[in-house]
Amino acid sequence: MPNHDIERLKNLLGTHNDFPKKGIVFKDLFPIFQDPVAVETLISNVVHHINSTYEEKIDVVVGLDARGFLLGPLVALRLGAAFVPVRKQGKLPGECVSAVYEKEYGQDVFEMQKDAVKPNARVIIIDDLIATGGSAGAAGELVKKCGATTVEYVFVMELGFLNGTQKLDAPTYSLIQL
Ligand SMILES: O=P(O)(O)OC[C@H]1O[C@H](OP(=O)(O)OP(=O)(O)O)[C@H](O)[C@@H]1O
Ligand SMILES: Nc1ncnc2[nH]cnc12
Repeated sequence: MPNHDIERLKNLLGTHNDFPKKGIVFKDLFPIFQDPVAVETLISNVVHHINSTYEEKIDVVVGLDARGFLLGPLVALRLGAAFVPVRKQGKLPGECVSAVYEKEYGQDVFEMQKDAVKPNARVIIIDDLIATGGSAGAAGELVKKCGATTVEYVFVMELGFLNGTQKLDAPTYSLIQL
């Protein structure tokens, strides 16, 4: 992604100290969505990265609750892929696979509808940010439980000092290093 695009997106991010808990420096993606040109820059860079890295078709884009839902459908539409949500426990109807995980500020449970991702599907997992890697790692487990393959984990922001990508079992791509 060109440096001037990275800088423009970086400048739009919000920073909030001690949210949602004391000691956490919270990075807010939402201001980017107030600027349609910035959204276009963000999504087209992600799609260009995926199309220029992987020759074989991506079948499914999995987006993580909640901010992965802003990114996943836009990317999936442009790739001609399905979009499938991973949600916090108790929100999805029907038979689900589930995984417990630890994240930067607590423990949670993720679920995904079992039939939504078919065995052998090629999957991209997308989220706004990777911190400890707990959330993305749990999503990867859910994809595996469906018999599918995570081709890559994609993030807008990476908190590199937490080494979250080391927890993941596939390549990762982050637009902005923080
Ligand atoms: O790498 P990790 O340490 O797992 O942290 C990253 C996750 O934390 C945030 O979501 P959060 O759990 O706050 O949920 P929300 O989007 O519903 O607010 C963020 O959007 C990622 O999903
Ligand atoms: N520092 C942070 N900012 C935004 N989302 C997060 N999720 C986990 N850590 C976060």
